[in-house]
Amino acid sequence: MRYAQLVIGPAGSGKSTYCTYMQRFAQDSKRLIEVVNLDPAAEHFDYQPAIDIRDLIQLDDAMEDEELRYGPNGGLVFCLEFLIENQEWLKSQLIGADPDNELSTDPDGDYILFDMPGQIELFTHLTMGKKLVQLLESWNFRICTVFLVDSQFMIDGAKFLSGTMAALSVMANLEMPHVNVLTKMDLLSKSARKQLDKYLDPDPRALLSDLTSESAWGPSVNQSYFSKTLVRFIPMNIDDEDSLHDLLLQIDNVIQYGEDGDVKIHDFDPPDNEKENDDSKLFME
Ligand SMILES: Nc1nc2c(ncn2[C@@H]2O[C@H](COP(=O)(O)OP(=O)(O)OP(=O)(O)O)[C@@H](O)[C@H]2O)c(=O)[nH]1
Ligand SMILES: [Mg+2]
Repeated sequence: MRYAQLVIGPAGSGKSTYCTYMQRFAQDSKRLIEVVNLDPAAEHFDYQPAIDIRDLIQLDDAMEDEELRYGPNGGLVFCLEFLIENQEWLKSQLIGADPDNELSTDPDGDYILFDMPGQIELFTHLTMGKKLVQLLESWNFRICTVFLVDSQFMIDGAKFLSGTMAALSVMANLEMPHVNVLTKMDLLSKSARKQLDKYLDPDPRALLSDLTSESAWGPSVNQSYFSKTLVRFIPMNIDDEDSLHDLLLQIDNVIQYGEDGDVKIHDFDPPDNEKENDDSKLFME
């Protein structure tokens, strides 16, 4: 079995940092988690990628091409399309020619974090994100989307609403088990943290009255957007081991990592049945 987290989120939300810290945390707990860089524009990150899309194509290749003449965003879309077209490259790096072959020798199976680019339109309405997910699924990966949002952009009603909408767009487009994470909690002041706590356990009416007093958003905003079960955010502090531990545990539950017995049962389930019984979907309901 193979497990993966698709780490996505707006530019600068902390995706690469998350990958570095999660990998390190896993290492400290004697667990092997590999990181794959799928951001062709990446210039710096602190982890050692097991696979790097820049070995296949770099953003500059797409931008410097006389015929293509892409800007940075179009160039990035081109690079990911190129990756999908050259899926054999990714497949051979991930699993080799032998389908039983695994990247690591971990008896629990491969566990991979995919560090994605920050252009979230790739996952909200373009098709590349979805295609990538389908590819990984066809290679027997059990995947969870991990959507990161910078907590500093979530401390007033209107921003919280737009962060929530972004998370919803990704959920709706990818149709995958999904966990939302608030990053950079260490940077929040006490008062900001207090404000955020209000939204983390949202009372839709209180939030809406905040919005009505603050902005042009009226009560016309559908209260179900704020329903706790629909969009839930897990705060993460990368300097706090307990915080990383709790988050990883939640994601592991979603992809049923380490539940050997369960995994075997699911292997023999017809696909429809599996969907219905999949606890992970609770996060989306
Ligand atoms: N204090 C603090 N800084 C963070 C945290 N996460 C990320 N940063 C900083 O935020 C900046 C952006 O982090 P990255 O991890 O590169 O973000 P990214 O989402 O990978 O960015 P792109 O790939 O450019 O979209 C860096 O300067 C990080 O050091 C965090 O939890 N706490
Ligand atoms: Mg990055």
